[in-house]
Amino acid sequence: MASSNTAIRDEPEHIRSLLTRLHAESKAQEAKITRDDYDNSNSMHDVMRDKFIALDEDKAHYIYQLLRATGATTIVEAGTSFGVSTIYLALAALANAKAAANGKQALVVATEHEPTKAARAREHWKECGDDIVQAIDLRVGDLRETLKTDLKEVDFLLLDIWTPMALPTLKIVQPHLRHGALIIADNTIMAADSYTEFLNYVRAPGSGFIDTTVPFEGGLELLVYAPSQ
Ligand SMILES: C[S@@+](CC[C@H](N)C(=O)[O-])C[C@H]1O[C@@H](n2cnc3c(N)ncnc32)[C@H](O)[C@@H]1O
Repeated sequence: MASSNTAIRDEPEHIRSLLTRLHAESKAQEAKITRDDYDNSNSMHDVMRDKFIALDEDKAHYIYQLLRATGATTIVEAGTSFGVSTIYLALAALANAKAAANGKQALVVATEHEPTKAARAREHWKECGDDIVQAIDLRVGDLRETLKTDLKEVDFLLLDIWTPMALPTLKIVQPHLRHGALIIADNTIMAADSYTEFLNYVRAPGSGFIDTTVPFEGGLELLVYAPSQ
């Protein structure tokens, strides 16, 4: 699906330029990854430590729109890497908080396992400016630990993480999801095999999740959490 590149047109020019540059760097890196990078001696963390693997630009724009449509201000991001998708989440949360003018603050709880990646993310956010920096609570370490505490009611969860981690993350955040919260999981068509458990869980009768696969490249799962009261 081609990006229309219009969703964030009202956001500051320096941030849009930064995002364009970071998406291009991410794509260039991804094009160079080969099967040899995944030989037995390399863990996924080893291979990906210096890689963006940023969410595709068109998906990021779509998520920005969903966030603006739903007025989400409290967001959790599973898998932050160099912080590209986090910028979209923070932009939308800030715009929503400003529009609501009800005293609710924008908050993006970002999570990254690798300290060096977290440091790069912080550099990118600094380039965006203080509002973005202040809207993000970056938790460094394994999110199965870092998300255990200090979570408010969550409006939106982005699962852009190694696929085996998607279901454990959802289960940690689920008790904090507000009724009607949205959840996005990336690459559910491309990585369908490793998403089997996750998809069985959310599609089970009575799960409380309403599920659609949006046909972006690789697939993008859109879930609404609406358990019966
Ligand atoms: C696909 S990348 C995220 C890309 C990012 N959302 C973006 O658009 O720029 C997934 C990230 O999840 C991180 N990750 C993997 N397992 C993790 C875990 N257990 N806890 C926290 N982060 C983890 C990886 O280090 C990697 O940087």
